[in-house]
Amino acid sequence: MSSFSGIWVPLVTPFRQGEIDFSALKSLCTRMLKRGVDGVVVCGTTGEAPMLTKEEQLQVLDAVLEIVPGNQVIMGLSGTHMPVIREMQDAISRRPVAGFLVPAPYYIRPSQPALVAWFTEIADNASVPVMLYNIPYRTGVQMELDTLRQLAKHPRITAIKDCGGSIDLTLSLIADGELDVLCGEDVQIFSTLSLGGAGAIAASSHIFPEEFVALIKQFKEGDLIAARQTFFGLLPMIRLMFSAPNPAAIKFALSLDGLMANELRSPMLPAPENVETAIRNYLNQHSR
Ligand SMILES: O=C(O)C1=N[C@H](C(=O)O)C[C@H](O)C1
Repeated sequence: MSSFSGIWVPLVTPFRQGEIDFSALKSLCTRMLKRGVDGVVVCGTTGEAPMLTKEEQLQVLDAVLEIVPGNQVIMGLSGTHMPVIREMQDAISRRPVAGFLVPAPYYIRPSQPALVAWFTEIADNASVPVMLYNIPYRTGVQMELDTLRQLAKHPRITAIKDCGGSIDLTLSLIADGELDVLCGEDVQIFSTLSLGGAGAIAASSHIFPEEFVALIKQFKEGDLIAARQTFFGLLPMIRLMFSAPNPAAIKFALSLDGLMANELRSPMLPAPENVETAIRNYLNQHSR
């Protein structure tokens, strides 16, 4: 069973005049690979997955797979209706992906046993590893430690994208050693890696990806002082990238480099002008 580690970029989905800009998407993939990231996540939160039809999600995946080897691609699998999830899972399984990233069903706020049943059904149907996506502030439901421990016993559930915001939960999971723990909350990347986390899925790694890659290397080499310096160097940029609802700030920053249009799908809006000004000023002073 493969394991997940290092820096994985949850790709934005570029749009132009309302349509997916596949050419911009492929160029972005090439750029991220050249800069040394370990892999990409397709149709995560940052990819505006809820604003894509299922057919569009598969088209995005196919475009990414033209550039990125399948063992470096994790596909987001989200929803609230199991038959639709299963259909999508079967369609994705016909492609060579490394794993599924699966959040709890949002809006419904199921019980903890219901979450165990939900993820178990998805994992039973999975031909590749499942990464749990614990993001209670988006789904409305916290995945508790006991629930995660129960799910970790499933042979197909091998990793977690941890956005739970609880240091206690994070360190318990790392100490258990049953799941690869990837930080999903960009400002917590240094603390998660310090505790022994396997890596990060960080939207802000679209910007200066090589610095995030360097951070992982410094941790691997045990150079905590250099890692701390790299992290504090990245911190103002990370904060800027989350100063508007994600991925508005990231798309604006990428548009400044001419990589895509600054376009999001409703109900998302471009970042407000003061955020865009702050990003422009910051990147003018810190471009690499
Ligand atoms: O798309 C993702 O995966 C990520 N989503 C988080 C969010 O905005 O909820 C942020 C994280 O950097 C990656």
